[in-house]
Amino acid sequence: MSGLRIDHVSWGVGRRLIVDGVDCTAPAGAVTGLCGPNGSGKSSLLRLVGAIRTPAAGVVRFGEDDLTTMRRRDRARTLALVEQDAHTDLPLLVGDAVLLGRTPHRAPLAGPTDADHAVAAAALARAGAAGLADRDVSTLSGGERQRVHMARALAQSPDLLLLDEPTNHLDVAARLETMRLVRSLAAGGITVLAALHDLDLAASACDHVVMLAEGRVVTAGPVDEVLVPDVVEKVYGVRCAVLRHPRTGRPVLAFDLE
Ligand SMILES: Nc1ncnc2c1ncn2[C@@H]1O[C@H](COP(=O)(O)OP(=O)(O)OP(=O)(O)O)[C@@H](O)[C@H]1O
Repeated sequence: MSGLRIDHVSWGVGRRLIVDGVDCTAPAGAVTGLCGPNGSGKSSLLRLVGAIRTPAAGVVRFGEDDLTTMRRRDRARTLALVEQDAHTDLPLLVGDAVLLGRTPHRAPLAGPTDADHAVAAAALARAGAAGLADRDVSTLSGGERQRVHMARALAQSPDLLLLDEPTNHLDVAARLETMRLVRSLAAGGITVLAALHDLDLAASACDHVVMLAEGRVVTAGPVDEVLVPDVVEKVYGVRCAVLRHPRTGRPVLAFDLE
């Protein structure tokens, strides 16, 4: 099991620094939530970790490996990134889209094996999308598409799972189901870093939270230490009380409209 370490990573556009000297970790086998207001740099940071963007400064390490300089194929076996609202207009069956997740595990130009088909089918089932295998991806609803993207990521068999708003389009039951899946993946040894808008969901599902504002880490650590009224007020400018869930004992944020 390896943990993720983001060391002094910066990235910008023109003269604007969008990710500004970010230092944080996502421990192995845990769910780390990446929180912060709109435009605070969550997606940009995930794309830097996923090597879709190259940091202007800093290093992203997974275990001993530098993800930025790792060979593309090795990286695709190591990490999977599920982006926000990723979609395609190309005609593509769900089953084939999920099979694409197996590409880095096959010899170049080799077709999918029976084992690849079995992994893809298991990934679809685990993501709650087994019934969608024969559908065209472009015809799916937002929530269905989100499940398929999760299935494709699972088919990749990653050690590091990067999720950008994985519950965006989901109803409450599906949201909880997704976070339950994410927690069970972490319990199985996968390192998870997930951008989450919903602080209550982060409170109930994350072990650790990194709180970003304006491209910088405001605070990071165990969920109980980060999702506290002072931090929420400082970062979002809203007041809340932190209660305890009567059964789980986990924090529950009660926002103050007054
Ligand atoms: N390629 C780009 N060119 C110019 N500005 C960009 C680019 N990518 C991101 N930004 C800007 O950087 C800031 C951070 O964007 P980012 O998408 O990382 O934030 P976020 O925290 O994920 O936001 P949200 O919660 O709204 O999804 C935003 O102001 C965005 O407009």
